[in-house]
Amino acid sequence: MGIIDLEHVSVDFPDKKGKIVQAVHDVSLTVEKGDIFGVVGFSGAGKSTLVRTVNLLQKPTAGNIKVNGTDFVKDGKQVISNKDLQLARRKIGMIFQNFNLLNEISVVDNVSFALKHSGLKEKEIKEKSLKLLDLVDLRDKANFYPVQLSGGQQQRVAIARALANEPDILISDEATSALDPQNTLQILTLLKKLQKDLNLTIVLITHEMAAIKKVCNKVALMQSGQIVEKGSLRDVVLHPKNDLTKSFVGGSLEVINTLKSLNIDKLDNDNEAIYQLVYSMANVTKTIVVDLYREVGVEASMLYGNVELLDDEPIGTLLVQVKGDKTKQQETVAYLRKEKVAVTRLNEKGDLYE
Ligand SMILES: Nc1ncnc2c1ncn2[C@@H]1O[C@H](COP(=O)(O)OP(=O)(O)OP(=O)(O)O)[C@@H](O)[C@H]1O
Repeated sequence: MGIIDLEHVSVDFPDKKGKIVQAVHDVSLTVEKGDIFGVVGFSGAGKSTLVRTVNLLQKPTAGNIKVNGTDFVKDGKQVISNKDLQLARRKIGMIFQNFNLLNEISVVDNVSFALKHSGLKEKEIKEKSLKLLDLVDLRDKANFYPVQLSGGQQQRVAIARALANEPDILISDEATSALDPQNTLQILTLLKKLQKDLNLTIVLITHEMAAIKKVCNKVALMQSGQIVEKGSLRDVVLHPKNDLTKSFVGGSLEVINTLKSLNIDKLDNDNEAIYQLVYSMANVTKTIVVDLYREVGVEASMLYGNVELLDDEPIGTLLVQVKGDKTKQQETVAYLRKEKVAVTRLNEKGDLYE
């Protein structure tokens, strides 16, 4: 049993013409205590709708929802009382893309706001709020107003507020999408640290695989209301099964951008091919290009290379252009797969080769 168990959850919305939109369709998902669980997918995939069912901000049409051992929904019906739900929700913090801070009150008062119903005295609330600001390294900005802070700092205030009631679960809905790369990295690093220090479970929704790779240990990929692939980050990156996942992993965006900027002429597909290779540095020899020449007899030119840490494991991504006829291409792919390299053939624009 996980800290969050979703079984066969669906959410239907009527559209303007009275037709049904299946925003979430038959999703089953278990999040274990201590996970930083990433939910990734393009806009409209159903990520927000799915995650909002965890605290019943969104009521499901069907399925079972259990959080922290308490049944919230069974067979599509709410089975927790509204009063108990209100208490349970305090143990599920949320942060959003647009921070949702109150601009007319100070930073510390924004945090205190979340403690209104905590039963603490005013002085205790103030003390606790300042401690929470310490946690996100913003105590010196306690008396500032939100507009006086950068986007990253405002998100840190929102995190302090989300943690005020000592939640077990923190849901982050595109919390870094409005931030620049430096602030994004700072927020992701902070989330990872808070997970460890406070033994939190985090569910992180994003359309950016790069964010997932930075902090998550597990990931689910959503498309059209369904989960098309899920597993440990390592497995999903090194052994992607679904076509959409294949294009999401690896250096993905950087790989595609590299190919676009190289402006490669249309490939002669019978005699050359481009491959994205993703592999664990621990398992794979660092001389792949030389090995391909020696073992398969093909020339591979390197178009892009990168190494990144996934859950503390170094993972390499290479983009190579290989010359050789159909048979040689098959031998190339077979050789690389034997060597535990995840191979994805791309076209000259960086899309999956059909
Ligand atoms: N309240 C609603 N009423 C009708 N349709 C909705 C409602 N909320 C969401 N939808 C539809 O459900 C689908 C999934 O939306 P959702 O916001 O969950 O996707 P998402 O993956 O989170 O995308 P984004 O990152 O753009 O928010 C979309 O087609 C959306 O238009």
